[in-house]
Amino acid sequence: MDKLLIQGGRPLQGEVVISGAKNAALPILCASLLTADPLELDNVPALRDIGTTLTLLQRMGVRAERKGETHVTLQADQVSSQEAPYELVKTMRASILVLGPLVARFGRARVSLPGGCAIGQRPVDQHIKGLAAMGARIRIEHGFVVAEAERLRGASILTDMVTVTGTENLMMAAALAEGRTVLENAACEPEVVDLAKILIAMGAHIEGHGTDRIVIEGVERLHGAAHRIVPDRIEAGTFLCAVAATGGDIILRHAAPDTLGAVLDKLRDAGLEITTGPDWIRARMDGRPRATGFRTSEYPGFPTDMQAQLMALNTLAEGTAVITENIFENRYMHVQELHRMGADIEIDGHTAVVQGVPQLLGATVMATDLRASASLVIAGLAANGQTTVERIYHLDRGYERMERKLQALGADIQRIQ
Ligand SMILES: CC(=O)N[C@H]1[C@@H](OP(=O)(O)OP(=O)(O)OC[C@H]2O[C@@H](n3ccc(=O)[nH]c3=O)[C@H](O)[C@@H]2O)O[C@H](CO)[C@@H](O)[C@@H]1O
Ligand SMILES: C=C(OP(=O)(O)O)C(=O)O
Repeated sequence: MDKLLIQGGRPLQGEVVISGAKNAALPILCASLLTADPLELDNVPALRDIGTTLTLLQRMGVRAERKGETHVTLQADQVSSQEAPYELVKTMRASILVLGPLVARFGRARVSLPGGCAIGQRPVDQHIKGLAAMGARIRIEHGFVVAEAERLRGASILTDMVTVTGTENLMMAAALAEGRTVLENAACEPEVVDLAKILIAMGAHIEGHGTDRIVIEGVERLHGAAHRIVPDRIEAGTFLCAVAATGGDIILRHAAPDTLGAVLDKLRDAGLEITTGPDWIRARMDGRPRATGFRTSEYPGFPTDMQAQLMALNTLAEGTAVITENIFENRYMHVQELHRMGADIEIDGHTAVVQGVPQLLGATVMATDLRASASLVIAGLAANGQTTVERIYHLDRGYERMERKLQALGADIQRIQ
């Protein structure tokens, strides 16, 4: 199993190119199931989750080809199976995103139930409830969701909570349903908007994406399209937390600052000097960060996928930060590892109280999930001495060549096999 070895204490300097967003690319790859025509995708990040999704689609008969570093072509004109097996779904929950497209286009889907994971239970009841409202007959059988329908019908769907992949699954299904679907309490995340954009380019009739009410007029068929994936706001935010922790001066290229409002606000509060252009962000940090409390919430609020990284920064800050995690019930797995590096954090239910310390000390720590891993890398970059981050396969799910990007910024970080 790969590990990262980090010698902390070096300020970050230079430029880094931000990759396409994992959480936009995953639903968009699954959208290829909605048409027999080719999809041409650019800015697809080279990540383990992308590889898993391509394998899943290929097993169903989708022709998927990577051309060059970031270009992927997909064509679902010879789909022979509508099944997503447990062995793939268990490594990547986003596999549930094939459910809506499969039942909408082929009238049938058999997708393994994802089960719980390190950050919480993460049920998919709202995906199921929405598809049932659209007329799908759904049963749970031997650990699989089995959905069938001659043709889905448009429906008015109010989800019990805001769900990102739930909104995406139902939007894709509704694109091919008969009649109008209204999704109330829909997710407004930039990745939902990016999916809506490619669906519209494929011939779908969608309005209201980016708001909590999305209206979809179903069409009989969709056609091919070309699309460039939106930049990864979480990768960008992670590099910004890293420079805020180590000090230095970096420029992020191919970034989307307009998707990062809440994160940039909090980092400015922490003392990071930030300037932005249409597709770049410059960040300079001098001295110790200030403690910055926050509460995670749905977009445009502060993203749960940045909670661990901003917590890592707060461990080094001057003062006390109160952090509340509102989206996932168990997303504090990084806390016990940060303790091993000398952090002072107390957890009470959904709230973490972080008392900043002047210095962290390098240690051997274990990554437990994707963003927890990123927080340990940030802590390691700023710590005194050597940090070893174990089990970085979690990190590879969502960060493209993170250690190489950090090396280019002057960090002393190496992957050990
Ligand atoms: C691939 C992808 O895009 N992943 C993102 C997506 O995950 P994902 O789409 O899985 O997260 P959701 O937005 O669905 O989850 C939000 C909350 O709703 C709950 N819930 C969700 C659906 C459902 O049917 N029932 C239910 O109870 C979840 O357990 C969670 O507590 O949004 C999360 C919240 O921004 C991010 O952390 C993930 O990075
Ligand atoms: C939780 C995340 O991803 P996923 O939904 O794919 O597990 C994440 O990107 O932080």
